Amino acid sequence: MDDLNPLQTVRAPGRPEQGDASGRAFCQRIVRVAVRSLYAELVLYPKPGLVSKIDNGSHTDMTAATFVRSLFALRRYFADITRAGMLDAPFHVLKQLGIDAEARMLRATGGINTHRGAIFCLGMLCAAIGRCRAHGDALTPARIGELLRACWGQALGAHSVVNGEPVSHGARAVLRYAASGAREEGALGFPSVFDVGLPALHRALAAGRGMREARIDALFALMAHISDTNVYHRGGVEGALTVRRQARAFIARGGTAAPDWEARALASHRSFVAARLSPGGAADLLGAVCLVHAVTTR
Ligand SMILES: CC(C)(COP(=O)(O)OP(=O)(O)OC[C@H]1O[C@@H](n2cnc3c(N)ncnc32)[C@H](O)[C@@H]1O)[C@@H](O)C(=O)NCCC(=O)NCCS
Ligand SMILES: Nc1ncnc2c1ncn2[C@@H]1O[C@H](COP(=O)(O)OP(=O)(O)OP(=O)(O)O)[C@@H](O)[C@H]1O
Repeated sequence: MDDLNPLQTVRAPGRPEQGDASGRAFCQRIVRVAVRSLYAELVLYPKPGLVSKIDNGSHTDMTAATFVRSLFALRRYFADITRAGMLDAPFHVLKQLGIDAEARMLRATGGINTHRGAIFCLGMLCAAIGRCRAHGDALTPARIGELLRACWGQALGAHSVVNGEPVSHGARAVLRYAASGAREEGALGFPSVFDVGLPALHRALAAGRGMREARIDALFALMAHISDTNVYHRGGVEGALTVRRQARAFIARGGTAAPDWEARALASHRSFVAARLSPGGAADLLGAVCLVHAVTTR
């Protein structure tokens, strides 16, 4: 038994345990919220270039059904990583849970990458939410962010350096275009979630718009702001400029406050599909925004 692995103190061999009844109920609640958040991202429409229930956007190898299969396979992961956070597990434990979850996702989808970024980003957030609960702190975005940085910030910084791992599309985009991507976002404590996506969602809700509109505004705010390695991988520097320009133009017209917002979002969707662009990193971060919003508003 590895003494450094706190999960083993609550896990009978081959049978994951979630500790006492209230801890178990908490983990199950976070699983529901995480899965619903990713589902909310999936069904949102129109999202430029991205897969939804209406169409597959710029993707030929996956449909909404592929994402739903993947989501079912990730339920145990979200419970395990929340529990690991409650136990203040070191980063290498979280990392192994992430690696196992990626393998389950790939088995569920027949080798298609549906949720790689979400496994990383929502997984780390679930761990921080678990930590927050273990401290007995009120669940607020600020506290979740603080605990994430305090507990795993240093390890996330080290994780931002690709080291002896198989070279992914993201790592290639980082090297070739000096894009920042998911690893740097993680190293900084996911500032795009807390400082960009969530405020955009809150602004739209405070202005009296609905959740659908608020999610669209959050997605465009993220597209305008982040350095998305999916976009660089598919469209290079030109593609990244197109995504940022179109997102900024949408926001400059008032986002979903503009009466013609839906036609504009749809026009972006069509032009992204024509150019095979897909802002998958922004989609992952939107799922994370939905998660943080849901756990901090009930
Ligand atoms: C860091 C991760 C995302 C790998 O990133 P990398 O850039 O090397 O790979 P890849 O291109 O395959 O995936 C990148 C993913 O991030 C998303 N993404 C792209 N740009 C961004 C961005 N700026 N911000 C957030 N997410 C982004 C993409 O949608 C994609 O899903 C992660 O999957 C990982 O480290 N996996 C190994 C297991 C692990 O260590 N997990 C950590 C604890 S959970
Ligand atoms: N609704 C969505 N539609 C498309 N991608 C999404 C969606 N939600 C999240 N994503 C993210 O986008 C990534 C998929 O990107 P993509 O298929 O372009 O990457 P890839 O598998 O690395 O490369 P490629 O398919 O170009 O060989 C997923 O890892 C996922 O994290």
